[in-house]
Amino acid sequence: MLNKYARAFFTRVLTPFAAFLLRRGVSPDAVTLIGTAGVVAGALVFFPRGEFFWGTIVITLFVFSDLVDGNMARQAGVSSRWGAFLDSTLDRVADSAIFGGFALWYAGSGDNDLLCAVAIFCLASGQVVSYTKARGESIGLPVAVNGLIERAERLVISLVAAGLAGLHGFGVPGIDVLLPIALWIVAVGSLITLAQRVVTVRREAAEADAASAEGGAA
Ligand SMILES: CCCCCCCC/C=C\CCCCCCCC(=O)OC[C@H](COP(=O)(O)O[C@@H]1[C@H](O)[C@H](OP(=O)(O)O)[C@@H](O)[C@H](O)[C@H]1O)OC(=O)CCCCCCC/C=C\CCCCCCCC
Ligand SMILES: Nc1ccn([C@@H]2O[C@H](COP(=O)(O)O)[C@@H](O)[C@H]2O)c(=O)n1
Ligand SMILES: [Mg+2]
Ligand SMILES: [Mg+2]
Repeated sequence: MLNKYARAFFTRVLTPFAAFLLRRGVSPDAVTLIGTAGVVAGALVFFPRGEFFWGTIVITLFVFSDLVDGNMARQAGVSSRWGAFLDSTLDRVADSAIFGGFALWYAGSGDNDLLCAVAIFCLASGQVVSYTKARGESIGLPVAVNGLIERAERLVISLVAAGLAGLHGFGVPGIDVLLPIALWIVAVGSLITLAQRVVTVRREAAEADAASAEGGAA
């Protein structure tokens, strides 16, 4: 949903910044790499210590690089298969660090085995959701479904909740409950999304195989 409705808005807002970086000689690949490094550092330095406010601030500063890199590549006319591969691969790295950071907190000082397991489930299910699309497309299927929650939703739900939960450390009472709620929402939403994508790939694969069989028989 965000990918459909919010992307156009952010493209308009970020285009001048992307143009500025291009004029300064920065490449899209550099933005992809630095953005991922910033997200990973923000997640793994702050989240395992329960510093959710500052972790979210750092991650938010870098996560929008994922919208800037493609914007730069398109403006410069240098969109490439390598760039697409790098972008998607490093998205998986960034997501692992974010949900891994939550899991490390709950495994350590956060001391909650169930929420640690939920965070690990969010990490794994998000990766599998992305894989279904990548694998389906690699075997020639359209995979014409995005599903209930895509990556942008997974990130917005968990980061907004983490940022607000971090205000607990500044004395706002009760607000830390938002992070567990968000993790449960992302976990259940990812499971539903996974089911939607698997069902679609199964249908598309059956249709494609039937069409090939018909073509072979003729
Ligand atoms: C006092 C309060 C303190 C609280 C501080 C909170 C600060 C703000 C908190 C959070 C902001 C989070 C912003 C997160 C933005 C994420 C943007 C992003 O990375 O989008 C990624 C995506 C890029 O597309 P790609 O083509 O590169 O990605 C592909 C896709 O993801 C596929 O995914 P999947 O298959 O897994 O579903 C992959 O398969 C594929 O490989 C991959 O390449 O961009 C978009 O999707 C475009 C939409 C972006 C929408 C951004 C919306 C941001 C909205 C609000 C942010 C501000 C909220 C502030 C709230 C403050 C609350 C107090
Ligand atoms: N280093 C990069 C990053 C991205 N691309 C191209 O942009 C597409 C992704 O666009 P986003 O708006 O989602 O970032 C990607 O598929 C590539 O075509 C690139 O070339 N180099
Ligand atoms: Mg990108
Ligand atoms: Mg990306």
